[in-house]
Amino acid sequence: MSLVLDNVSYSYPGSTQGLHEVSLDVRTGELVAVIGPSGSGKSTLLKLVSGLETGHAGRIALDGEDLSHTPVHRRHIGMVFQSYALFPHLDVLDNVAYGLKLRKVPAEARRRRARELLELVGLGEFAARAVARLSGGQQQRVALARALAIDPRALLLDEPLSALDASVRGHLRDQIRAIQQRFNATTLLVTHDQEEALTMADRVAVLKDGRLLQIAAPREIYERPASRAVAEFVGLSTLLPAKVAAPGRLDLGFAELAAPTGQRAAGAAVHLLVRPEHIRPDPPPGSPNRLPGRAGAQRYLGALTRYDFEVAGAPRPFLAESAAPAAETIGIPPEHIRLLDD
Ligand SMILES: Nc1ncnc2c1ncn2[C@@H]1O[C@H](COP(=O)(O)OP(=O)(O)OP(=O)(O)O)[C@@H](O)[C@H]1O
Repeated sequence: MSLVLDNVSYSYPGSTQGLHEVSLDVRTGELVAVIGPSGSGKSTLLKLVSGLETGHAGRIALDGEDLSHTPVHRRHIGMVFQSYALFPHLDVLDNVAYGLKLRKVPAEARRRRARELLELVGLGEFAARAVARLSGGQQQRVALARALAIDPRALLLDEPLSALDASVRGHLRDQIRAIQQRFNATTLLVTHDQEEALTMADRVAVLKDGRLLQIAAPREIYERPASRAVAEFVGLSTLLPAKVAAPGRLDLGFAELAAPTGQRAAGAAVHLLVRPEHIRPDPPPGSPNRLPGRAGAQRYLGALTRYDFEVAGAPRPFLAESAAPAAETIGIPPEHIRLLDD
């Protein structure tokens, strides 16, 4: 089942906020994570696909079928929300079987199916338990089992892990991904957690102000962001304004660096992007792009120390990460410099 959004726009009544001309596709069995700042339109996107919000322009289609006039319950889409939204008066098994009951599946068949799914999410022995007596992580696994029980045409996950402790989150992230792949479920995941998006998704879609800025594989988004907005939103970096001085040379005002300038003409205005893990502390003499300065604020992270490295004249410090902070110089390998056109 593929999910296609073609030029989808939506404004909330009496407002200009919403979504603007968003086109994206989720291929069969693919997990696309949707990230973006608060208010960028992530939830709006899911609400339109689920049918909880209606009246969009453009086309939303599941396997070629336009969903515009299909009510929520006929879309046959599985949903998992941040708040578990389980039925407190039903036990675990009946929660999972709920959607099947609505679809008039006979009692024995729906219990069998619900048991199968509970086994799959590792909660087989909890079938008769009241949902209130489960942990947050267990409740979220029940919610996932319930969403999958109906054999959904697509799966929508709205911040499914954000109410959970960090210790549970990492494990459940792997579990949800494994189950999603096993079901070959076509999935949209909304999250504000970049790490969750980068680790779980086949592709990541970045939204801002209701517009889609980029959709690409996690590595592509991180290593080759299409714009400054994407670079600023995904991962940590140093971004500095610069001008192309000559082919292969970049003028930062306070220093000149060797950089892959490509076809850009001398004088072209760009931003330099470098990720903290690529900055070398105290590189050997003769290595390219050495900058003298001093380490400022430091944050000890266990295996690494993240620190600001201050270079005279630079509008802001370089953010670097290494086993120990640089004492006197940093090196910026030209192959790790990315240029973003202004
Ligand atoms: N019911 C509503 N009526 C009017 N405007 C709304 C409504 N719901 C959301 N908006 C506006 O639409 C825009 C997109 O909101 P949306 O909830 O989709 O953002 P989001 O990316 O999910 O944000 P968050 O990460 O904070 O949940 C925001 O500017 C928001 O203020």
